[in-house]
Amino acid sequence: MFRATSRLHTVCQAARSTLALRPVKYAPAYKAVSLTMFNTSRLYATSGSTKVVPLTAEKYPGFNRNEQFKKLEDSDVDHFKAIVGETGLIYNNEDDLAAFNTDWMNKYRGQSQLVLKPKTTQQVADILKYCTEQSIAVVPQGGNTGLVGGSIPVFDEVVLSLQSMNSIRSFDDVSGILTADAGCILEGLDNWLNEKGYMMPLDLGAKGSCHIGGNLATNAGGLRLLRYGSLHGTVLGLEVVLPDGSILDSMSTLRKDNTGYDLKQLFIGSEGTIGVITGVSILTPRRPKAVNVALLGLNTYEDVQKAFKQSRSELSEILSAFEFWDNNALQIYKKHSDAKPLMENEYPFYVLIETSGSNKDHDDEKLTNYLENMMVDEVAQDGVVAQDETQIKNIWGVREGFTEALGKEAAVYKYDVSMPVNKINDCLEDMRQHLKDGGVFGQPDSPIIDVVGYGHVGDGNLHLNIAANRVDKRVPALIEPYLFEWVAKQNGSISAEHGLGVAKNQFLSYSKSDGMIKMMKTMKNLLDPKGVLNPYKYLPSQ
Ligand SMILES: O=C(O)CC[C@@H](O)C(=O)O
Ligand SMILES: [Zn+2]
Repeated sequence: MFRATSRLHTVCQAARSTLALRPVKYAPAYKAVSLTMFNTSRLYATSGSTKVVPLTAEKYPGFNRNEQFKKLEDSDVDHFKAIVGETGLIYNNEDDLAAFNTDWMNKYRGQSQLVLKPKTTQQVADILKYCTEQSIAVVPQGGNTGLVGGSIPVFDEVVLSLQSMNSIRSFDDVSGILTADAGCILEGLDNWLNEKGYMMPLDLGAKGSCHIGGNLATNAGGLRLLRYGSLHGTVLGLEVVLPDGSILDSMSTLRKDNTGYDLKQLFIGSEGTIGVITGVSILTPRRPKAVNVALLGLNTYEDVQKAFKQSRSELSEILSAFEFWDNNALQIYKKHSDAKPLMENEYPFYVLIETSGSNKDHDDEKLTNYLENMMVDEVAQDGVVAQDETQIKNIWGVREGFTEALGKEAAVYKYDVSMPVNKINDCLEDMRQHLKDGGVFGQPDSPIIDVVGYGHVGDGNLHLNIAANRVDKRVPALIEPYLFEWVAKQNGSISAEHGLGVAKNQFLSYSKSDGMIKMMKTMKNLLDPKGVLNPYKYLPSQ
């Protein structure tokens, strides 16, 4: 039962007049929904922009082509043709190569002349064996939805696209264990599992384009890590082709297996630098029968933390996502979207709370009590609950829409950091002040439009984005390494879930000790002595 207060009543009346969404005051009318509706607008495949993207090798300092790598000759192309067939490659065709040479945010551009699209693991093995023998550099590529330039060539590396390896291999509907090719699109897998009452254990805005292999190579986190954990926990086995062409088959379907080193873990998050993932065995959870999504407006970051703490205690096992954004992020989103506002008034912070469970009445009661407590205790100033799938989609649409909205600004500096939850807003505030002090923010003619924050607050993961109305060299110089130093002081990570690619590799020492970096380099040299796999990335060059 809601304890109605006049303030709550007013808030809810106001909300009711502008929204189809149900304000939090009213008695539950939830519907059991299927997660398939989380297929929001899938805009990650292309930005649709026609602007010419500068070459990564020219835009960012410090790149020199490694002259140990062979320049492609016709005989090499003929060799690859014999492996993948005439239709399994794209060669010397700028138009067709463009999508493989550029990222969807138009930030990175490579100069590859050859894309290979193998159909089998053996073809991948034959390609890598030849590349290592001939010292031909290779960039493995999945759905190309990354944000750090990890899947884009820097110079003339051959692109090894996994897009033609896209079959489901097996599914056990008792254990929920799925085995699939690396080139399967995440959303395709999720839809397929939906028919069987299961779901993928990860979800991200890019799911309509990203490949499961790319998710594994980058150890993608996404929107429900809070509930289902990281890929390091849900992956049971991998099939990986090593640079020498050998196939490391650990496609286990066992939940328990303590025989030897857990080698598959090395490849999860290795960004294609020590092997190419071609197959996966993954534990999938049952698809929840009841899903609810609520949005709260809050006055302070303290309140965000209170709402989170309380959600863990009151919603506990049914809590499946706890996301946040600040009003600054909302303003950029509004600028580029004609979606109707979700709340009549604006607040400094918002949190999206999702519950997923098997008993609708039970979940409704828990969520209702929680939301009522948030309002009555004045932790939240306003709140709405989605009443149907469209409204769930609309709320998630805002959360998932920030990346694309920011991409429409003239320039955006993207950071993906993790730290103790209580430091997240300090990080944003400090960065704003630092940029004001540096003279690039806060004045009418400043290049910076705003510093915005959103992300997986429940995981301590902040997406700090700095939008600018023009390119100004002072801006990145003020952000880096300042932000990395700030994060390191909190014992945080300079890359929580997006990876290192070419964007963060030189800053690795802010998150890893010398000893760890040395060990990583040793592993790299052991598995890829010629350094042909995804060069110029991931590890610092000196
Ligand atoms: O745009 C970003 O910085 C984050 C993208 C993605 O990780 C998200 O959580 O929406
Ligand atoms: Zn994220």
